[in-house]
Amino acid sequence: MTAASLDKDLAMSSAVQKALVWYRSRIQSIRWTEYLGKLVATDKDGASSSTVQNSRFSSRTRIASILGRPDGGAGLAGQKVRISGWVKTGRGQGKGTFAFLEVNDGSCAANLQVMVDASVSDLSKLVATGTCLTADGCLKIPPKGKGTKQKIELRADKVTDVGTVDPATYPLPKTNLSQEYLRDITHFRIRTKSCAATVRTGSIAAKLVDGFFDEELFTFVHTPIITTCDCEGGGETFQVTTLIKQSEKLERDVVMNIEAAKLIVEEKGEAVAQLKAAKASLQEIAALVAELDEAEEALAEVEEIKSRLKPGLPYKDGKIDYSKDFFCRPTFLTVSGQFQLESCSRGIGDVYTFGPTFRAEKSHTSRHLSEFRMVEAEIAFAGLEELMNCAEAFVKYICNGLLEKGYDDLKVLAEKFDKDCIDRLKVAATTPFGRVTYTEAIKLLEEAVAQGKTFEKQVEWGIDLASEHERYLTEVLFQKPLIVYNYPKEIKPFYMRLNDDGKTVGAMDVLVPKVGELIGGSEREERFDVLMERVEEMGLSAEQHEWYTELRRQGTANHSGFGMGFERMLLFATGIDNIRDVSLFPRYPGRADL
Ligand SMILES: NC(=O)C[C@H](N)C(=O)O
Repeated sequence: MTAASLDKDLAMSSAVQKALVWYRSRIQSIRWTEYLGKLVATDKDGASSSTVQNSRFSSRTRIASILGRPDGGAGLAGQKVRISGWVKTGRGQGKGTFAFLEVNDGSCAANLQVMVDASVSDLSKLVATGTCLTADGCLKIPPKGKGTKQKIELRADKVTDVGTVDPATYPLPKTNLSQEYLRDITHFRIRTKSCAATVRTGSIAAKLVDGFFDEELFTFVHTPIITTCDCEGGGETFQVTTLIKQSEKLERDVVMNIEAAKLIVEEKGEAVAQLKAAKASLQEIAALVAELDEAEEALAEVEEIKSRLKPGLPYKDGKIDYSKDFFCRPTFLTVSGQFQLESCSRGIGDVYTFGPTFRAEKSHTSRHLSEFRMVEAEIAFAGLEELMNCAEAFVKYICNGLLEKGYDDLKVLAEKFDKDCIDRLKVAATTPFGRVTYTEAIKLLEEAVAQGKTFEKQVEWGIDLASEHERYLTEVLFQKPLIVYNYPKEIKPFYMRLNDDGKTVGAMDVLVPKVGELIGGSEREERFDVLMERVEEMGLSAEQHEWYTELRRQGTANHSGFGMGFERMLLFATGIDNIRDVSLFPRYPGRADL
């Protein structure tokens, strides 16, 4: 059995076929001007307008609306504009009589060339890389010369709002900087061309997520960030508690009280001594001594409280007393919004969420973050087949959308990180994904081993596929995205629907080249008795899962859902090697900058 023959044998479902035809026709009909959306004005004939488009909420013109036009901005020659941005490179010319500045404002990857005459501004303050400025002037077609690439440039007649840099300490000199170096300056790295392209790509992808579910009529739900359940059951949760702060505060208060009481005792003691030295009346002295006694008693009292105070967390019956905690119970940062979505799905049908997710896994790999964004969908009245169709259509939609709307940035990223990333996106956008059962996948891997391929983790039925297995399947055997389904129940969570074989569950993972697992999902167990058996089998607390299992007793329904790590999608799209570089402010063990 080969991957290719398997693939051919797997008849594509009509839903995916339909989605493919639709997406292909869509991609053909999209024009460049649509890619730029509202940035570029188009006249009735579809030609670019010769009027510059100002940003609606500031007086500047975005550079993308000049350079992003089909004519590269040439049709705007003669127009007056104001641009604002940061100098990428600046060079004085004509013995210091004028300067060329390559200015970028982040609206697109390309820079606008700005020519500034020495009579307009002090050029020495403008040419350093990183300088911020606003330039007013007229757009001109540059004289044709050797190596002139620009279709348009700005001749500045006014330069204002100059934010100078100190070139000696500016952390982003022009040289090619390593990703590791940039990770240490997260507050500046957005100013690099590749980081800006990554963030714009992420922005487009995020809008596409909403676009897909909007078109498919899913309802968006905000699932909570603070939760009481560990959906994935791995215990890799960050705890949310105010107990530590409370106990620290209590200790601080007692210490402050002791200090205050000591001060009063000292003052009273000094006052008594002064009265005695001044030979005051016995009556006066006795009154003050009484006050001193009182102060000493108060001090003894707070000291006694301190001795009784047990520093640290409150305990009851040998366990931490969570009734004293903020929510009166243990709470965590969410690892998944799935359970909440499942409850929603049983009332309003198809739902999705897209938000921050946290895993306190001590993972130092290039594919894990402690805080990431997850897209999760729950499809009502749908089984595994429909779930796979939805996940495939979703990935295709994002890949197509990125190729349509973010091509320029993808080109920047392909050049810098991985020249194959655009081709991989095209394959994912247009080719039906492979589909194999877990059992078939294991057979394929065993065949590979028999032919001499070595893996660190031994291949046998029942193992959790490691990243090396997943990548071999999708990168080498299928050379395109692949869905593996029907996994052994032992390696999957309790909520996945038990198949009739009693051994596997209706789970599926979407694997993509370069990344491995992109999406994980399953058909949910809707049968109360079977679910309870699984809860017991896995040694879980029935009480803790009561609300979840209760949903199966009252109007149960079959439904399926998946979750996609958003940053993993960006890894796939951008070709970047490390997930810490697709998240602008990454959190991982030992690091939470800014
Ligand atoms: N919503 C999902 O199916 C995602 C799943 N709970 C996960 O965290 O992988």
